[in-house]
Amino acid sequence: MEPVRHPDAPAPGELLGAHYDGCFGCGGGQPHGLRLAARAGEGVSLTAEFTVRPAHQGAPGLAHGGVLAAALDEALGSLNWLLGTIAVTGRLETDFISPVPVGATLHLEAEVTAVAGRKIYSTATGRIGGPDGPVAVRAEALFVEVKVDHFIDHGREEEIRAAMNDPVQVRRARAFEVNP
Ligand SMILES: CCCCCCCC/C=C\CCCCCCCC(=O)SCCNC(=O)CCNC(=O)[C@H](O)C(C)(C)COP(=O)(O)OP(=O)(O)OC[C@H]1O[C@@H](n2cnc3c(N)ncnc32)[C@H](O)[C@@H]1OP(=O)(O)O
Repeated sequence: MEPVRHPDAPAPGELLGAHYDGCFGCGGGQPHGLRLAARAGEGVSLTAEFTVRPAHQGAPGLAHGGVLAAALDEALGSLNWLLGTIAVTGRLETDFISPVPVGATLHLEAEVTAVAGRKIYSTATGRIGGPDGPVAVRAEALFVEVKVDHFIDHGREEEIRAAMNDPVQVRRARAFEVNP
């Protein structure tokens, strides 16, 4: 089925913000996190930027592949904001096309291509040298829709308790759970 943009989704151009302050991909509370900043696009798509820092190296002066996969995963995960669902990565297939140096900004684009029941199919690319630069990494993913209980049941108690006691976090979680 064609993906449907949620009627309450942030408007195109709007910054999406972090879904959790402690998130390695988007949270402000992780000193070496990716701090990915995503912006809503048209339809069920978004753009995001991630600048590679020295803490993200694999080989000298180059981004670690797992970090780049995390950036793709986070961009794809942020599509949740546009669908109005909570979904987690079930499958993530990555292509590493060219090395990404420290200091480079990865310009990411992610889009949902199809939805089938709880399964959300999506794709992402990461370009360097500018938003129209060459594609350095790309990914195809399958996300699976879950309820908030997924995190409550599986997360470590300490962090779950803190999240449940944080009104901002509870509001964010609810914002995802407003399926039509
Ligand atoms: C107040 C409380 C505070 C909480 C607030 C939290 C708010 C948070 C908000 C937003 C969070 C967003 C976070 C984004 C972060 C970035 C994204 C990540 O990195 S996520 C982390 C990495 N991923 C995992 O940890 C998943 C681990 N895996 C699982 O938990 C399960 O395997 C899960 C949920 C993915 C599926 O398990 P099942 O038991 O629910 O469902 P089954 O029946 O197995 O799968 C459903 C369908 O999907 C297919 N499927 C599942 N995995 C597949 C795979 N690997 N390949 C192909 N198909 C797969 C199955 O074949 C099935 O398909 P058929 O319906 O039968 O057609």
